[in-house]
Amino acid sequence: MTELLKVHGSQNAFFILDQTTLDQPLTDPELVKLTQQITDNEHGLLGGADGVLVVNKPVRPGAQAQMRVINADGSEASMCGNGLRTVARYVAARDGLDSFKVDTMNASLRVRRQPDLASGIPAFAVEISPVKFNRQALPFENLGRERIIDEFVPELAPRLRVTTIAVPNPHLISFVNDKSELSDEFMGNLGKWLNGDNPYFTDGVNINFAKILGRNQLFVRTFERGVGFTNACGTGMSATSLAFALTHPDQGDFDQPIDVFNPGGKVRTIVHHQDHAYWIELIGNATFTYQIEVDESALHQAKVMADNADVTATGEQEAYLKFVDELPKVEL
Ligand SMILES: N[C@@H](CCC[C@H](N)C(=O)O)C(=O)O
Repeated sequence: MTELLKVHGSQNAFFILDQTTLDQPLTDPELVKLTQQITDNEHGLLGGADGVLVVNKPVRPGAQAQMRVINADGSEASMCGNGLRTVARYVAARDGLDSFKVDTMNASLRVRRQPDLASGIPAFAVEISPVKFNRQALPFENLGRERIIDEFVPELAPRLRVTTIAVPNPHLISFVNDKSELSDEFMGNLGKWLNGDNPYFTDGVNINFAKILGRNQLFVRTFERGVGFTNACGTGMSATSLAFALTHPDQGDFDQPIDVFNPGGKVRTIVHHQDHAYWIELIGNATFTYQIEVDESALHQAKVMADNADVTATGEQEAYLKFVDELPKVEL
């Protein structure tokens, strides 16, 4: 038998699969099939998820583990901020460490344990980097620009000022005032178009719309590439915090905590500019909701279901929901 975990950061839910515990690691096509099977919201395991976080042996000197991020549709993302917090907690417990580095697609990133957010809510801080603004890093094309910082881009949408940042997964950010711009219809139409056949973001892009709530306070909603609407996107909230500090210096500070509310709860970000480079610290919950025992062959066959898995609830979700319930109510 082998173990999967169902986890979340701000209710952005994933399954963690530690390939180092398997007799035979899954091949990439097997990982894609397993992810599509277990994350499906209707027919998947435990209500599905936004992706699978694959833990492997480290690939760079000085790192403790590698994290790969497979989106629900089977595409691979270069980073996942909410997911990295949960992988950090998993590796911290597995290896008895509080502070270490995790390899991601483009960089080894620092992670460290934080004081619990509240009773029963473990928390981790993770580094979000490298940060790039250039067209090739996103990538985008056919927009006649090399970077987009707080600009009207009529090809994408009327009336919206947008910023694009790769952290290193690609994010499009807009600060909106009107509630209708945060709606399923408005954001969903843009998100589906820019993540389908379109002439601008040919690899897709994560769409983050934010409302400024006050000094160092944001609400962020995200339509994710490879997923759709999500309760929260860690890299999205981090990129949005950087865009906030860059484009609204009267309200968003560097080197100060920014509270970022999201449909799944709240995180804290700190935006840094050091040695001519930007990086963001993302701090929030790392919650384990279920332990799932399953035969390794079911993973290889992409057939992990309630009737062939032994599922145990951890009880942590109750503490998390209480924390959310006690958060200040956000007026949109
Ligand atoms: N939700 C994640 C980001 C996941 C990756 C995204 N879907 C992509 O393809 O870039 C996060 O918490 O950062």
